[in-house]
Amino acid sequence: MKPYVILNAAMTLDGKIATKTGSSEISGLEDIMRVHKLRKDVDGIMVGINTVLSDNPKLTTHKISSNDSDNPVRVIVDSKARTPHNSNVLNDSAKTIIAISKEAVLDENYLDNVHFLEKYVDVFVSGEYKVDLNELMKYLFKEGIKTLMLEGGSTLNFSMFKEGLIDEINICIAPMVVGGKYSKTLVDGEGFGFMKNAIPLKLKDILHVGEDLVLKYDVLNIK
Ligand SMILES: NC(=O)c1ccc[n+]([C@@H]2O[C@H](COP(=O)([O-])OP(=O)(O)OC[C@H]3O[C@@H](n4cnc5c(N)ncnc54)[C@H](O)[C@@H]3O)[C@@H](O)[C@H]2O)c1
Ligand SMILES: Nc1nc(=O)c(N)c(NC[C@H](O)[C@H](O)[C@H](O)COP(=O)(O)O)[nH]1
Repeated sequence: MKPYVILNAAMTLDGKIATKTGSSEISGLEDIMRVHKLRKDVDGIMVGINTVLSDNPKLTTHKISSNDSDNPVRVIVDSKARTPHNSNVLNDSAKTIIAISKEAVLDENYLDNVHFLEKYVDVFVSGEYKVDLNELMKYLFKEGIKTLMLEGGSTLNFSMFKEGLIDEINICIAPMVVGGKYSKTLVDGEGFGFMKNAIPLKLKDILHVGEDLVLKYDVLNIK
């Protein structure tokens, strides 16, 4: 059993979720409010370590009127236990789970930080060098996370699609074009070689949210 996973992201019309410098203010105010309401509705919220390093997000419902009990459990996919000591995701506004790989506990270069993180958060170990996302989903479900919002970034999004773990997509398209072959897109990673392997989707809703457009899709290849 696994959580129902909703990938939520904001992209420019040309499909970028950040520039090559890591700048990523894309959603309009109304979309940000929608995202924080969604954070309140789900049991968990998950990001990859590069998103933590680049944005230092709080991953709470702080943009809407709410209290700490409304915050979802934060989940960080961080194979080498690189979450910095001063990260906002380590504050006490919500529970945090950091998923690391076996390499992080076997290699003394990473072990100090594992011991540090264990003082503040739950650490879940799986996979040899990379977090095993299937194992992680089973663990999160057992921990009571029945609905999980995936908030990027591009690399984690691809792995989650590849494993067939995403059920639904909510994508905000902002009326802007940024370009750049080194700008992150909604889904990067290795990618598939052939269109016949593309992830099949079904459009289920189109919303005007302020100046942005929000498209909602069901993913048709889930496990
Ligand atoms: N616009 C948006 O909606 C939005 C949302 C989130 C992030 N972003 C942007 O995305 C960028 C970060 O994206 P990214 O692609 O560099 O990194 P990411 O956040 O997807 O993190 C990827 C990292 O997670 C770790 N990882 C561990 N196990 C993994 C596994 N099984 N599969 C995949 N990754 C695994 C690896 O270290 C990997 O490099 C930032 O610039 C951020 O601002 C934008
Ligand atoms: N929906 C959305 N629109 C954006 O324009 C944008 N840049 C993100 N990016 C998601 C990423 O996870 C960010 O790091 C958090 O949105 C920061 O979130 P906080 O408010 O600090 O919790 N998400």
